[in-house]
Amino acid sequence: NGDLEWPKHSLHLSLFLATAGSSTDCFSIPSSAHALMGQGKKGDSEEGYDAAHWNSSSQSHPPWLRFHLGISRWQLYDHKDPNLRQLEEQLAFSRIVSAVQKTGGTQLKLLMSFPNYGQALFKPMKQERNEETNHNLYYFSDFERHNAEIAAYHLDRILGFRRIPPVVGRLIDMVKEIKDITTDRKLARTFFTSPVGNTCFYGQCSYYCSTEHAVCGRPHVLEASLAVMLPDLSLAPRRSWRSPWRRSYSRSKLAQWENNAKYCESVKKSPPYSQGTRLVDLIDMAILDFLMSNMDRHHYETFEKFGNNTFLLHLDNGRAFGRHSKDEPSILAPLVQCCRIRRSTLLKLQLLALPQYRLSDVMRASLSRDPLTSIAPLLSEQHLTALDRRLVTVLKKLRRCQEQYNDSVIYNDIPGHLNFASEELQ
Ligand SMILES: Nc1ncnc2c1ncn2[C@@H]1O[C@H](COP(=O)(O)OP(=O)(O)OP(=O)(O)O)[C@@H](O)[C@H]1O
Ligand SMILES: [Mn+2]
Repeated sequence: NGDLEWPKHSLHLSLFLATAGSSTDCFSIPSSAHALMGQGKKGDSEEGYDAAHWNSSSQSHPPWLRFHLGISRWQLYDHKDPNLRQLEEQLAFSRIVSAVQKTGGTQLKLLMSFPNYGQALFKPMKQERNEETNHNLYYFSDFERHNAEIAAYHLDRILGFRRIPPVVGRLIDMVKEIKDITTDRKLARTFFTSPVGNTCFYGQCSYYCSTEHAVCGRPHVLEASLAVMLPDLSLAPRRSWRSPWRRSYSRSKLAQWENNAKYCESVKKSPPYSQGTRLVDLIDMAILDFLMSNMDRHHYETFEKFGNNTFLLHLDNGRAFGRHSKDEPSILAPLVQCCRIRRSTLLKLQLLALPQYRLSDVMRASLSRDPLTSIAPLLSEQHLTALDRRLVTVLKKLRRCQEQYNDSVIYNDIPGHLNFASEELQ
């Protein structure tokens, strides 16, 4: 892949990766590789890791490093990035040399490392694919689903956002790939054998980390999702933003936006939503979340270096795809209340509503390249059908917006774009 040159553009992350590694333009690999390993690495031995022999030529860079260097102000990876497939393969098949619990967040997660110093965030399977979240369970006590993390990555890419770090599914040998190699004593101590002889563990976390909620293998093989880790926070600090349309996370309270139809007026006037693409980006996120029925978008993150003028990271999608039989219209509140959408998003949605590019078909095809598909489809047909149904709802809401506000609905992010008849929401 000779086309993967060192990004020279100042908007690229490579610039601060470079300055973090050395004082010259090309950063010296070994020192920065160590810096990139971050906190999860402390206390581990070097055993099992490859000798780092990368030099400043991008040819020798491992896929995870190419991914880090390719992150730009507007997206995590390029539309035609040839590295994506290699990155997915590394996540799916590379040997796991370390597995420790990842702190932060409320549910059990592991940080896994590969011989080439790449790292991934592991989330275990907790629910069967065709199981629906219990209707009496509040969104904030729902489980996280490994297949939701995987499907969310595919959906985000199909929608053209590229704001979710690549995720793949993988069968993990809980004994050989976690218990036997972990240096995390607290994690190791939670392993046990279930009454039917399956290997289980529950880890330490603030939610669902108990014998009753243990994660069990069959007998020691476990399905999981592995998401590529973003550059370490010490090299690429991120800012976490509270969503203006955040839910109350309470059984009794409503959030402001739930009973104030004019809520968007005030959001529109307040920075950073009053400028640039922040508001339409938030609406993109609401559309993504409505399609996959994710009610758990309390925060989003951005890379600090890019300031306010940048894309929004859609991390933590484990609570999506919980119910296929029900849609949750309130997730679309940002779109319905603001009546605004990026032209590029609208065009994509319209394309995916056509029979020949039907969203469910594109998703099914895309998900079929994930290794776990050989066990069972990552999304049941019912979930795929729900995607098409919800897409129709989004387009209907947009039509209503256009009836009310005409031209002010579309935010033109495609300069020079002509108004073709096909684009109108008739
Ligand atoms: N791919 C990634 N690379 C680096 N950091 C990540 C990645 N995905 C998530 N994180 C970070 O890890 C933290 C926890 O992840 P996540 O939100 O998925 O877990 P959680 O247990 O659901 O958290 P919470 O309970 O706060 O919602 C997040 O704050 C996020 O910043
Ligand atoms: Mn979460």
